Amino acid sequence: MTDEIGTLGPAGTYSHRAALSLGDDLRFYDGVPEIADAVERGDVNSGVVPVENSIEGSVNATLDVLVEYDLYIVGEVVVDVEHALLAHDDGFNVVASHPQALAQCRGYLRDSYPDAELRSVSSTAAGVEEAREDPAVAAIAHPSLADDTVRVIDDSVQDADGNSTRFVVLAREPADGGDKTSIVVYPGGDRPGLLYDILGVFKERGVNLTRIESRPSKRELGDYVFHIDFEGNRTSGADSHDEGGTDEILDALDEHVDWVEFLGSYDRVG
Ligand SMILES: O=C(O)C(=O)C[C@]1(C(=O)O)C=C[C@@H](O)C=C1
Repeated sequence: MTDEIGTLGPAGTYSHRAALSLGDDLRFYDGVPEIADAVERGDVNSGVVPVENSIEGSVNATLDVLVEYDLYIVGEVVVDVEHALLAHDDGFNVVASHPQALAQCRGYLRDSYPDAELRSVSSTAAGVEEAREDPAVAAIAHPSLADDTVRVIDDSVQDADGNSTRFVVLAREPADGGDKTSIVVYPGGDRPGLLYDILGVFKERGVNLTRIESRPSKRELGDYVFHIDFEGNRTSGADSHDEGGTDEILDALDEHVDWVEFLGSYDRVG
């Protein structure tokens, strides 16, 4: 069985940096669905994908993969994101990067390069590859990608300090447990008090939610799934759960919604 870890390439992406906290036997892919496919097929043992950024919020491709694939979250990694503007020199008129990175630097780009064309590419490191080949292109990426061809034109170009991205580790089987649990619930329609009922399940048990995020269900406008992260785990139950742990929470939620999907209980790694 392979021990390889799939992540977003080419070398030098923030996903690469996140994956290195798990191991160095890595295989690179062009996007989040491609990584999920590789984990599902067994081409790699696990996959490291971005899920949330402190400036720009959710990585929707990952939220969708969590619903659409039969995979589990077995760990999470948080990486500091410090972007630089890299180019041959200042004679560029295009800035290429991953759309999340462009969005994290939106204010900087508008103020400093209002006329530059913003080009979305598959990753920050893919943007640097374009910049190396074409002096008309600059990239937003980690400064360590500077070399003899592209240099750092400006550093720390993200719009807020403390920029960081949370990544999750995907695998075919769930982990044994961990401090945190992720689930997805699909209410299957709208009614007064629906969200109140869902949140009440956690409040009644004194369980702390760390995140709740809605995504379109893709069935019709205004129909959503909710991604929920909370403290506690499935196997041991959390100390704060008087009523017997996560399984009991899932059962209680089931009474209010169409379906609940367990995505995994896991710890932070690295
Ligand atoms: O393009 C990269 O370097 C990535 O690893 C992707 C990604 C993302 O999708 O959020 C990861 C971290 C940063 O937030 C910017 C981009």
